[in-house]
Amino acid sequence: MSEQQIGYLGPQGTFTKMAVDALFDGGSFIAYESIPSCLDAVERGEIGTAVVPLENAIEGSVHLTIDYLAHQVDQSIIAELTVPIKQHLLVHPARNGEEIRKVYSHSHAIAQCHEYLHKHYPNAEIEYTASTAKAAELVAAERDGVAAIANHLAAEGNGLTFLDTNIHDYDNNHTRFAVVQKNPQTLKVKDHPVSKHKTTVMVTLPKDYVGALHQVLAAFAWRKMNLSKIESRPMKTGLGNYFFLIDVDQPYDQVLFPGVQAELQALGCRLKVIGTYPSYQIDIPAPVHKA
Ligand SMILES: O=C(O)C(=O)C[C@]1(C(=O)O)C=C[C@@H](O)C=C1
Repeated sequence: MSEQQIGYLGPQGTFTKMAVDALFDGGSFIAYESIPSCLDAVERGEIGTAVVPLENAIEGSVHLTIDYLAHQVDQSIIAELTVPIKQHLLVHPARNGEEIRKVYSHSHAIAQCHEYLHKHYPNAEIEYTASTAKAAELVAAERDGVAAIANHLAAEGNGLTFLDTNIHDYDNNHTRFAVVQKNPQTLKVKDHPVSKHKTTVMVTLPKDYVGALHQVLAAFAWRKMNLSKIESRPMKTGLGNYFFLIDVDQPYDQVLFPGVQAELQALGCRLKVIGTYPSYQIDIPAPVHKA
């Protein structure tokens, strides 16, 4: 069998790469500059598998991933993993004494540190980057008056030092990552216990009518199917048109899910299964760094 090829949101030193290293047992790893370019590569068959961020405990869903999976590509989530996220403020070791006038990072990382930035760097300009590791690269190149919010791998990889550590606003910071494929392929993953099996479905309502969401939820509720997440996103066809992404806390089966699907179809709704998959919670021990 050919070696597994796994694409991820790069460059080296992103949280996504950290998640990839924690999950996979060998393979070739290919960094992409953005979530869409990573998912496009799977769509074209250039790589078999991609890992992209899905949801953060502080900032919520990564809408770019959800929307791209819903509208742009035809891929399935085949596994998910949750890892701890520790954000640090990184600077160039040879910077001059100039104060920090600009902070670079991914929008989700900035959001996870909003209160910190507001308190300690209220005047700093925020510049969003495609990933936290990209932010670290920019600070390494620019040197003076700039800082990046990123992890310890990006610090090591870019020769940056820690101006402050663990700057995320809430301690319990975790991000869920989705492992996606277009054509089912076996995956060689490390021996982690599966914490549960989940199924993600996308439900589209025909139009806004009274009690529509209640009826959708009732189809799951009376079958005693536990939902762990529901999120509405715009259909992008006009204001007021939404689809719902629903995580069900059980694997797909041939009785309950087809039953829900038939019931929703009778209401004029469409249900598409985005994936049924094992969920892993992986604790990545973080080295202690002094600011
Ligand atoms: O920029 C990174 O390092 C990423 O892997 C992306 C990402 C995200 O999109 O949420 C992943 C985890 C953290 O929540 C912050 C950024």
